[in-house]
Amino acid sequence: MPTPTSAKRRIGVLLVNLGTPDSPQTPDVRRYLNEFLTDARVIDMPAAVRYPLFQGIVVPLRAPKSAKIYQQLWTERGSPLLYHGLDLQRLVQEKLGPEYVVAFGMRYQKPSIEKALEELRDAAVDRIIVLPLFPQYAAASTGSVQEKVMEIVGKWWVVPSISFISTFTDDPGFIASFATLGKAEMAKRDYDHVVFSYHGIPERHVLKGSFKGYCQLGKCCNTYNKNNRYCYRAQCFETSRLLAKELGLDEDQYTTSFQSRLQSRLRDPWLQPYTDEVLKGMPAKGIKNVLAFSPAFVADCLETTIEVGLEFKELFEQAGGEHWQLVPSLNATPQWADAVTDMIRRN
Ligand SMILES: C=CC1=C(C)c2cc3[nH]c(cc4nc(cc5[nH]c(cc1n2)c(C)c5CCC(=O)O)C(CCC(=O)O)=C4C)c(C)c3C=C
Ligand SMILES: [Fe+2]
Ligand SMILES: [Fe+2]
Repeated sequence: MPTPTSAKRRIGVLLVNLGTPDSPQTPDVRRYLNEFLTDARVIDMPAAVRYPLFQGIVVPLRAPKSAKIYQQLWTERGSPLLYHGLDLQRLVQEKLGPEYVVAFGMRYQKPSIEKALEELRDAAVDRIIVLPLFPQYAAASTGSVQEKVMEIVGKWWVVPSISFISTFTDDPGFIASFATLGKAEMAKRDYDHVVFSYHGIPERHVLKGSFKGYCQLGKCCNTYNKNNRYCYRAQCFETSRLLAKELGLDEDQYTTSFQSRLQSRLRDPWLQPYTDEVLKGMPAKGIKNVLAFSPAFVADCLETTIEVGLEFKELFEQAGGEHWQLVPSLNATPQWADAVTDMIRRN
């Protein structure tokens, strides 16, 4: 008997991460930063200011310095953000089976979202589920991916049915996968304290997305509810609370803080407390051994391996700390691939 048409329908899955340069050489880093830092969702200034300021001044100054840091990060397989993403794509495809077609794209540079979406279109998928690989929704990360995807498919003659998984802040599989990696580190030695360090964003970005003025960068983030579901700061605090619960930590045994602020002459405030300031004060309070998580990232990258793993370690030791340990990211661990598979199946 022929298979009914409905049984042959396949679902497209697009996994997207932020993006990385093609190589750690200055021209490639410059091209990447030019695309990234002229995105109006990242630098929310009028185009007439953004382009001359960033393409003309900020990026030319920053690119050679960033290139040196990327050279420290680069491996034989290239940029970790890229190869962990491709490994995850392969694993999730295996787990989901032939009813699904899984593609991988980057918001900036390669492989492009456009190419990944075309792969799905060529595979004649019935609908597309987009999973931006950012646990906590931010207009500068998830929002930018959503805008790009809609811009691309909006130009197709046949616009596909499409859905987005916009946040997985509190997804049990995501939390459990990070907790497993944390517990493995905690079994190796005793820690005085745990730091959950998230990528920062300007405070203005949170306030601009605030639902009816609910998010005010204060106690509003102590609970996670329908009013602050997409508040980046509230989501970060919720991820920390859930991870702390899984790890058996009391409130005074962990700190949530924010890293990676882009220093600008405008000196606009970013989300606080800043991780570098928090960790410098710890040794004087008797906190000498710290376990650090980077739960805004699901793959190791410049921000985890270099900033948290190396730069913060150095700062902590200079301030009198003894041991600073980064928990590796989820990368393409089987438990995380299972969690992604579950999120897709539930969608
Ligand atoms: C967690 C998601 C991310 C958000 C939100 C985000 C916001 C954001 N980032 C910058 C500026 C930079 N970020 C850089 C690197 C970088 N950022 C993310 C994720 C988020 N950014 C990742 C995964 C990475 C690492 C990429 C890699 O190749 O490993 C950089 C580049 C590095 C450098 O030169 O320091 C910049 C610049 C802003 C301004 C911003 C929100 C407004
Ligand atoms: Fe960033
Ligand atoms: Fe909030």
